[in-house]
Amino acid sequence: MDYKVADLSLAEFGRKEIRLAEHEMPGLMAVRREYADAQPLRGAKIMGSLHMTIQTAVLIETLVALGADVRWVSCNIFSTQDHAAAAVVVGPEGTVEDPKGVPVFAWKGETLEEYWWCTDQALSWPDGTPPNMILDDGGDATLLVHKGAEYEAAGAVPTAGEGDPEEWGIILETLRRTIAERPGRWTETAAAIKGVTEETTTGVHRLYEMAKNGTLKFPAINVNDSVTKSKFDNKYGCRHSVIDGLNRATDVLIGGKVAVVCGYGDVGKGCADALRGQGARVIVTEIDPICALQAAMDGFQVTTLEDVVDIADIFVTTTGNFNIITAEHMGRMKHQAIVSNIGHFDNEIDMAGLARIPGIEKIEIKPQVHEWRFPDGHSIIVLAEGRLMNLGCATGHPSFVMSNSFTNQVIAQIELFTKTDQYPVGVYVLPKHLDEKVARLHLDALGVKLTKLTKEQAAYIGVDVEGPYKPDHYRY
Ligand SMILES: O=C(Nc1ccc2nc(N3CCOCC3)sc2c1)c1ccc(CN2C(=O)C=NC2=O)cc1
Repeated sequence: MDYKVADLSLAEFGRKEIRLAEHEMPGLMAVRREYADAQPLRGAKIMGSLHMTIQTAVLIETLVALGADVRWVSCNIFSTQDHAAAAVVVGPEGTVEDPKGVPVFAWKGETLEEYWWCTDQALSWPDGTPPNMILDDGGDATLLVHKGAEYEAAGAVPTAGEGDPEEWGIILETLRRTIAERPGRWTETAAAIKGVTEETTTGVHRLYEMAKNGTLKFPAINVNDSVTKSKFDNKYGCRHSVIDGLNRATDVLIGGKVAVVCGYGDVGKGCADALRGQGARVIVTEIDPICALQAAMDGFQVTTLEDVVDIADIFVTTTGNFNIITAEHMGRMKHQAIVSNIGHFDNEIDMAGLARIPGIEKIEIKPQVHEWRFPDGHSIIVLAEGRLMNLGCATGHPSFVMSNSFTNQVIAQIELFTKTDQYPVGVYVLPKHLDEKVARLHLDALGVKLTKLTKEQAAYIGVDVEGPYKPDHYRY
């Protein structure tokens, strides 16, 4: 079995954490039981490109339990948990000396060249055959296949890319090398793939763009927009992990402090709820009158950042936009105010503007926690250098949240692999009854007892007794 991970000896530690995570991922464990006999993924050759974490290990081993043959990479050069990667390679039945798990090509701190080498490795089986399914997060695996097939059809790989020059230079070099090694390989791969299931907004956006410009070569299920994925990630995941990140980074007492949450979408709602739960006085900023009204109805003061920047102790940006907290804002903050972002990637806080302030001093307290001292002597504490603080200062979302996301992924893989003829090339969301199924699979673990509709009540609201219970446009 081919693989490349940081250190196989970490497998025992990884296996212990996988065992604990399984208990907190009831949806995945339920689908293993439900489909154990049917083996719906027998014959599926799934290439996965998704953060190689302990929770993803449970996803991978669920796909295997349903009959799939799997190869895996991480979709971020920093996000691999090396003990998770090691445990997946060794597998539940294997040993470090005789691994019997799944080929993984991932380690924390990959270079970009290594990242794209890993993606290429996982997109080809040892016998040279391609995958017939992709499970993607961010769209890099889907991109490599599409661009490879495009350049083979054009008979040439262009010299210039379509995005960041450094990364595109590496992608183009990867394609030049692989096309030279095996001409026609990417055309064959694109033709072999029945479909892709996509985890996140970024990847989904790329898919809709390809569908719109007619370049999409196989059907895709947009997992991101399942209610039981995005609502969980955004509201319940951040409600948990914003506190996790703040506590691991600063140990600040949140109770009694003034916390500003910029944005009151699902992420902001989760963060405001969590911070209020810790006893903070939470102030919300918003641009959208509906979200602002919701915040006010939920009992939060809603005002502008400028009005409160000099009285708040904790700042959390959740907007998905950029330059929300500027260098000027930070210059006006209280001594040792804590500044963090849990919304967009890394530009909600103007870190470049902060670094340009004459006489500013950056002091590392510990990894991902920096004190920035202004010339007048006062300081602020910035978490994760303005990047997502729940990932930089904690471990992202907890297992139960990921169980919802990943159960959607497994069900979407089964849908596309077993009902391919029902999915002509295009981008789909899971039908609502399957979104509801994901929720159902998590209820027992929380001791939930559902009320059943009578036939008359179902008829009264025009639904089936077994659902789906809401129209597609319903906003939960
Ligand atoms: O992105 C993730 N993780 C991550 C971890 C560290 C890290 N360090 C970085 N740098 C930047 C440059 O300077 C050095 C440090 S970027 C970075 C990213 C990530 C996302 C979703 C899930 C999904 N997930 C699970 O699988 C389990 N819980 C989750 O939330 C995982 C990781």
